[in-house]
Amino acid sequence: MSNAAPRALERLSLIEKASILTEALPWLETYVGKTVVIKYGGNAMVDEELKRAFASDIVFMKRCGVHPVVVHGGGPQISSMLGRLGIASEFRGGLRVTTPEAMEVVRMVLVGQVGRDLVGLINRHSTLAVGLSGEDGGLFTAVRRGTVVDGEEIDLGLVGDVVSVRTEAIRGLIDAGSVPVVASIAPDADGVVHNVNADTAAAALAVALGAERLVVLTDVEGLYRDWPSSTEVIEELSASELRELMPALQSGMVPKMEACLRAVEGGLTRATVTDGRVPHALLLEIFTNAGIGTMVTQDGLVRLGSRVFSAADGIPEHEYGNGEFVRTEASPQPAPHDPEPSALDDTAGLS
Ligand SMILES: Nc1ncnc2c1ncn2[C@@H]1O[C@H](COP(=O)(O)OP(=O)(O)O)[C@@H](O)[C@H]1O
Ligand SMILES: CC(=O)N[C@@H](CCC(=O)OP(=O)(O)O)C(=O)O
Repeated sequence: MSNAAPRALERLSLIEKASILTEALPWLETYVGKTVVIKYGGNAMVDEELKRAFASDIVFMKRCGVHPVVVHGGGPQISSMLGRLGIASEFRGGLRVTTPEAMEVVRMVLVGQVGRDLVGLINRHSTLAVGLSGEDGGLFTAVRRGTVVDGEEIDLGLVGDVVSVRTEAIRGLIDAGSVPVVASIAPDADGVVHNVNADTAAAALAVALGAERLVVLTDVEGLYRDWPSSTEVIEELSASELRELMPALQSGMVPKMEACLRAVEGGLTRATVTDGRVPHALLLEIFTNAGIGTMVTQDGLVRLGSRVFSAADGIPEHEYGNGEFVRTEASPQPAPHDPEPSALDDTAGLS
């Protein structure tokens, strides 16, 4: 029997592999040396296999010269511990009403359990990850916040919003070659620790760092239109379109989309909500053309057309749409966004 057919198949698969690698090149050029803030959601982190894939993606990015900064959630893990301790908890507008008793549990679970696990997983590949919370190195300062549900102002207890970020606490780690893994709790000006939603914390950090991207990994495909009656994913929307949609959003999507809006209003060109249940969703999002999830873009930007890239020997020439954005002449300028570390103050006020 001839060996020609298997050899042809093998060759095809090699060409496919090479094509995947070459597809990554324009993206590598875009992101090398840049900071990417990744929010890793509690509901996407309950599967051990997925967590391992996520950890290896972070190491991959770092080894490619990108600077990932992880902000992790832990909502389901906090709820489970509160349940075990017999402490009641409820969510209003996607945020946990947090009593002083619950706050002790939030701090213990996020810092002592979820953050530790993630640091351990990343460090299986290397010794790159360093865990910290908003209390460390003066990273975050919070103010107490409430929320409005059905027109009613709700007191959420010890829930905070980040109003200032001491970016040096993160820059020092990046400069030392580490991956910061951040737990979303933060002291207020009097040192009282508050529970900050992790999406909110990730957006505040991305803006303060002048990050290139904010990627939010969660347990759904993206933002569904008319949820829960339909599962049609909104693939792309501008800041203005999202602002209009905000009052209709519910539960966990409220802080998530608020965070994306805050990121693009704060100077990032785009923020993405991506399905963290897809293995290696982060690599797909950063290094390939596979647009999965929902992308929120800054107002006034249009896609730069596709980009022609010549691949190596024997592989056909491909066209790559690298998804960069350019500003149109007529479009308004966004909020200033200075990616140069030297140009950033120690403390970036966000209020
Ligand atoms: N329009 C919507 N599209 C998608 N999910 C929605 C929508 N509205 C509410 N949700 C809910 O929000 C959840 C995601 O938020 P959350 O559970 O807080 O995620 P995470 O733990 O990743 O932060 C989804 O699992 C879904 O139940
Ligand atoms: C104020 C508030 O709601 N804080 C969140 C913090 C953790 C979090 O955001 O976790 P996920 O990303 O997994 O949802 C909470 O207590 O659940």
